[in-house]
Amino acid sequence: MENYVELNVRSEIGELEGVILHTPGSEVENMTPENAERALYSDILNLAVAREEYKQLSSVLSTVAQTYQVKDLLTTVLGNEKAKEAIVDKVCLMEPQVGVKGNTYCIKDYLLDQEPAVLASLLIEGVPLKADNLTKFLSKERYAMRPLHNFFFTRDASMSVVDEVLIGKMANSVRDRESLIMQSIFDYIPGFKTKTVNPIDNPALDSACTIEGGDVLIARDDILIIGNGTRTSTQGIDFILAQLLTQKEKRQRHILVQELPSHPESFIHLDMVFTLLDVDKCMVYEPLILRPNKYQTVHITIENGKVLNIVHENNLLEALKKLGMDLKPIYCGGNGDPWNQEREQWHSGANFFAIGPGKVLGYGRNIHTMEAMNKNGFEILRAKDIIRHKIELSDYEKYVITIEGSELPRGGGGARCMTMPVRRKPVNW
Ligand SMILES: NC(=[NH2+])NCCC[C@H](N)C(=O)O
Repeated sequence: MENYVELNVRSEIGELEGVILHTPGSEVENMTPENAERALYSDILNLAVAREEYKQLSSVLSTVAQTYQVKDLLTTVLGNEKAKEAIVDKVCLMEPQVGVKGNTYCIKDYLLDQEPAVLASLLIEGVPLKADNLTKFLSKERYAMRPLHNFFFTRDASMSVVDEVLIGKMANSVRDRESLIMQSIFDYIPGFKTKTVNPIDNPALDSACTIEGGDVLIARDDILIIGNGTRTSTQGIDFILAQLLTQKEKRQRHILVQELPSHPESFIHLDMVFTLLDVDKCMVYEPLILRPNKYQTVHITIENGKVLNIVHENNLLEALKKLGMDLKPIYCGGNGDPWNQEREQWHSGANFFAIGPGKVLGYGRNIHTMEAMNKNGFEILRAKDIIRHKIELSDYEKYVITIEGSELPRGGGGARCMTMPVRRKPVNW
């Protein structure tokens, strides 16, 4: 990494300066329909197509900001012998089979023997099982150390909150190694000027504490909006609350909590039903965010290191308005047919990633959502046309850059899920 990057993310929409990505590799294909669910996918993926689609996202992002690839960063980290040993030791603690001395070989020794770049790939793509005893020979498992199928969703295992990085406490152990890798990147690469906060370092941690980045939105530097559902527990949100309290800031700060349904799996994170698009606009899955329903919205106010009060709110938009953020909602799937809303929410239609105020990326396949965006003043621009220089972004003020997504959404997420911003410019509110 040539330059220093001082971590700074104080909004969802400030002009993007730096973002961490992971281009999907063999890990997204190495599963069967039978174990796709365990891998947290809704279907199996075709890697070649997924990579083409992904390239649209990464190419556009690299024209507007500095992009970093997890594998490159991890390779740099592993070049440090101490870091390499510490990481492999931690993997053994998390996944004990890695440290077991088998009859012919031990994965840990094998890992430690590898060059940094090879080891980085193995840590992401997994280590195949070698049948050196009867149990392994008869086992249906193909991997001794499983691939990280979900790592291209770099949003979830770590999150930039102002100038610190909160490490995800994943709800499913299949994603734990992602958190370990992300923490090592921020801890060992001196170019990243930041501090990591990992819930597991707290000895008194409630075992029910889980936090994933898809649930944590920074509306303004004094307002966090956090989803509470299958991935982020109330205990996880209380951990974030406790962190904010220790900062003892004099000004008021707010956490708005939105409860989420547990089914279907497209509701896993808040960013699948609510994302910020501009200083005055947001994307909503209207049935959950605006219509009266049993999913609660709670507002926690903090001041001077204390919880001032905790109250129910009617919905997120009303709560934000009281805090001076008056956002016009644009509906995922459009304003008409609930089936269109459900279909497009399922394919990550609400999951937008902002590269600046009023400048966002999303899947072009969600045509009713795109129509709604267009009616609200967003020009619809195809990523392909930008990459081929058929159009210039600087000619437009408000836009959605559409990426093709037939394979990527089967992994269960969209543009916001696939991006982990590390630096954004301040917003002119
Ligand atoms: N920020 C997001 N919505 N991420 C989506 C992650 C999807 C991934 N298959 C999982 O279940 O973990």
